[in-house]
Amino acid sequence: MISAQGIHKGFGGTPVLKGVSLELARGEVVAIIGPSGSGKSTFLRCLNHLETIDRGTITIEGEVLARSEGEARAQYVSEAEIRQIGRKMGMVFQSFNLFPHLTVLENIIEAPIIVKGMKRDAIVPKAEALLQKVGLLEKRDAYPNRLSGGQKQRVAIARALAMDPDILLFDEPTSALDPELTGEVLRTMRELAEERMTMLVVTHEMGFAREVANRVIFMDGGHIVEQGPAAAFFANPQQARTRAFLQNML
Ligand SMILES: Nc1ncnc2c1ncn2[C@@H]1O[C@H](COP(=O)(O)OP(=O)(O)OP(=O)(O)O)[C@@H](O)[C@H]1O
Repeated sequence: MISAQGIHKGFGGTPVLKGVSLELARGEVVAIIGPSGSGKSTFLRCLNHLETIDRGTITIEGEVLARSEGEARAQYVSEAEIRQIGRKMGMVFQSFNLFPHLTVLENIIEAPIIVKGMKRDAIVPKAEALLQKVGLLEKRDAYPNRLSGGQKQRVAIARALAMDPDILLFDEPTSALDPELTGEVLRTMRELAEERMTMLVVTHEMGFAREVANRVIFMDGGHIVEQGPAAAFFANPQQARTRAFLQNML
């Protein structure tokens, strides 16, 4: 579903991603963990074209987003193709990014109406079903400032799902939440995983990585240091750097 090969990305001459490669298959849940500043969020943002890569190749569902030959700078496809590829992916951010002036329902139906040209009559029942799924139907007409962080994040997940993405990308979805509110968001993500949603999750939640992810990737210093099936990864990390990181986190 996602293929990223040899991704390089720097900011102002400072390299942040130094040749990161990833294959993500349909129905897989992959957690990316690693120390602060290792490039996890940057990598995710490159996949979703919120950042442009310097070098490497990104293919989403068989469609090339950007490609570079040898050492040459990556070339992107046309704006129209980028938009079309972008619709295959939904993104959930650490800071929720809900529109404060729109109700919960309006937040969810906005993109399907504007981007996909869906009729209000068609999307409202779907939005209500998604709110039911994340346990927030009773908040349908509330404004975001009336919601807890966990509720905001669940609305953000419903909003991403309303666009029918093939892949959901999560950028530290529980990092901005009080500890007692992370559980409800992780529960929603676990349910999505059980429904075989393809998910790539940058997270500091080792419990989620261990219990929900099929595969764990450990990034450090702009490289993937180690990856493997979650159970084996946590039971028997191969690299000293991974062991040191996990010792700090667990
Ligand atoms: N837009 C930007 N401009 C300049 N530097 C940036 C930008 N975005 C990220 N960086 C730098 O890139 C490096 C990697 O950042 P990134 O957010 O990808 O790390 P991370 O592994 O997700 O860390 P964290 O777990 O703290 O979120 C950091 O040194 C950061 O300061």
